[in-house]
Amino acid sequence: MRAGAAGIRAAIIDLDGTMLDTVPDFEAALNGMRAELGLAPITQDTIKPLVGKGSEKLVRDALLLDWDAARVDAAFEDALAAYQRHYLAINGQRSTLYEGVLDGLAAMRDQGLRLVCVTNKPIAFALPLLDQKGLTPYFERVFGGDSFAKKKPAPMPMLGACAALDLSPSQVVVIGDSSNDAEAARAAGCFVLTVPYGYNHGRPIQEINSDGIVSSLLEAAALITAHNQTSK
Ligand SMILES: O=C(O)COP(=O)(O)O
Ligand SMILES: [Mg+2]
Repeated sequence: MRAGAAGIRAAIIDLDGTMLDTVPDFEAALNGMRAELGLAPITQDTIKPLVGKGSEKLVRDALLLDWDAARVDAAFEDALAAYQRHYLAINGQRSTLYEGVLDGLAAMRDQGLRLVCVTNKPIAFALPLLDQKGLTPYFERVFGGDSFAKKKPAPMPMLGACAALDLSPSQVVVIGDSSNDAEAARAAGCFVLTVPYGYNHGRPIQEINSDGIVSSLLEAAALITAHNQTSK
């Protein structure tokens, strides 16, 4: 990261694929929905590259595997409602924290960074999930995919989070697993770090334009400390 005079004061952290491996929850909810529609189950390998652009797109893509667009459109409202019902029933039960998440969040907090979670997950799914995994106390604010008029990769959620913090985007680093996070961060003027273990629509993380790839949130915390020391 280039040294900037102001230093980094806050981190905006993504949820799915960055803090939690939620694909097993998506599998249960999507297959619950598909069973109601008479469709066969799909695997985690099929689901993984579909995650990242919010519930509506995920449900649509999970139906387009079998049906044409007109049939998906006709069934969409009921399918989305079924998916939401299944997801809320199992939310978090099969999801696991990635290594270094709790230590990384603690290290960021201990160096005085303010933390915000910005996810494309609906806020009604994100809040109980963060709670269940012990993550809520780290975050000053949480914004979901339905908290703003546009989702990532639009810059709006990042700009909204920076405004809520009363910080300039140049004082904020976004940490995420996908092009959605990186494009939103770049367009907003934030720094961006990526983790290589998430989903990124099945594409290599190296394809993303970022300020660095970190193996864990703990490594991200160390990099931010180093950045802020050189910008003093
Ligand atoms: O639910 C999604 O589509 C992805 O959510 P994320 O923004 O936390 O990766
Ligand atoms: Mg993600």
